[in-house]
Amino acid sequence: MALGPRCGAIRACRRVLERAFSLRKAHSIKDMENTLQLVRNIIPPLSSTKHKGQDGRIGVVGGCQEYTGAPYFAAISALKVGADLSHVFCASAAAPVIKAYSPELIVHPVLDSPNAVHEVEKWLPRLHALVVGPGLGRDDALLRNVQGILEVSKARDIPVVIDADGLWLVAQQPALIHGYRKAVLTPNHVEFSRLYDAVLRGPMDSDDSHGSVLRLSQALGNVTVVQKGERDILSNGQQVLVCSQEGSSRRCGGQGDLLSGSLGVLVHWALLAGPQKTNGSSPLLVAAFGACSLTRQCNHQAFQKHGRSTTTSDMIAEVGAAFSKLFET
Ligand SMILES: NC(=O)C1=CN([C@@H]2O[C@H](COP(=O)(O)OP(=O)(O)OC[C@H]3O[C@@H](n4cnc5c(N)ncnc54)[C@H](O)[C@@H]3O)[C@@H](O)[C@H]2O)[C@@H](O)CC1
Ligand SMILES: Nc1ncnc2c1ncn2[C@@H]1O[C@H](COP(=O)(O)OP(=O)(O)OP(=O)(O)O)[C@@H](O)[C@H]1O
Ligand SMILES: [Mg+2]
Repeated sequence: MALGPRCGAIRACRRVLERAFSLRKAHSIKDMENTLQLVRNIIPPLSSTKHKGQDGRIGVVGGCQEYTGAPYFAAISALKVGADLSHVFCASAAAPVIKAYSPELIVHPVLDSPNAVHEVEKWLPRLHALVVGPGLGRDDALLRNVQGILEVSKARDIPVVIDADGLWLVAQQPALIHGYRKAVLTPNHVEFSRLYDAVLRGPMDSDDSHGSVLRLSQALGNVTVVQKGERDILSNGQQVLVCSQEGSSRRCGGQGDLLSGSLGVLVHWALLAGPQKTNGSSPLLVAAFGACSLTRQCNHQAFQKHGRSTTTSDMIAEVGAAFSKLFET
């Protein structure tokens, strides 16, 4: 008898919570849809009057003896998203392997040469964006060259996406990208903690991921940070966006490389389009949201076909269809 009113109160309480939850979910779906619309605004139209190269010439800096898959995934993803030309600047041992994966990529075996910085710099006037880090490894000599490449890229105002071992370098030397407004960092969970520790000199608050991403971006002088995970959290130190596009539970290696390669192209498109097309939002944040949504949608589609055997190559095969579904509706 005594349980009756209490059960009623519990049920009422549950209804309030469920309503609050579904309102929050509806709100976040609406936010996601609004941001996807901004991504659609930055995509350049296909046109018969354009020449080769106009829709993007992207460079990937990475690839060493151990890792050849990561730079390949990043560079081929840039092409599949819509760049016209995709270059890889890698260590000499990685070059024949990457060339053999794909005739579409232009591969420069220069990263371990004594003139590496100059060899890359001479291509910079012809590139719209660099993706630095996939499969780079942590060899000191290579990292010193990449430091030089970042410095000359900044001097030329080239947008840079920094991922994987490029983030290792930034954690050692945050000053390298501090305050560079054309940089986007794409750390996974472990890379984010490492960067946070190095820059804010203390562990992050794992109960406040929004605050942690916002603080890291601010501490790095408002560079854009994309924390990848179950939900991707993006910030430029002023705004925080969340991407929870449905993916799958399959976590094969290489998905982050697809993201950073796609982002290289989208960053170029977003900066070309400018803030009027992004409704005042930061073009880099909009580009990052686009790359996160696309990667997760590729994962979702590939998983529906291949289930547990899904690999990053299966996801790359979905880029065209995923792009159309999200951005060409
Ligand atoms: N096929 C390839 O050539 C690939 C090469 N890769 C390269 O491998 C190098 C090292 O990259 P890693 O990502 O392994 O970086 P780290 O060497 O910093 O290792 C991170 C470790 O943390 C673990 N981890 C990842 N997410 C986690 C989470 N949410 N919670 C707890 N642990 C987590 C991973 O299993 C990994 O062992 C980079 O150069 C990267 O580009 C990767 O991109 C994967 C594919
Ligand atoms: N738990 C998760 N649920 C759904 N999607 C996830 C989850 N974790 C990561 N992702 C998505 O997978 C993609 C790659 O993120 P991940 O954390 O695997 O990067 P990474 O470790 O750098 O990958 P890589 O193996 O290429 O180095 C991102 O688009 C991210 O949104
Ligand atoms: Mg990675």
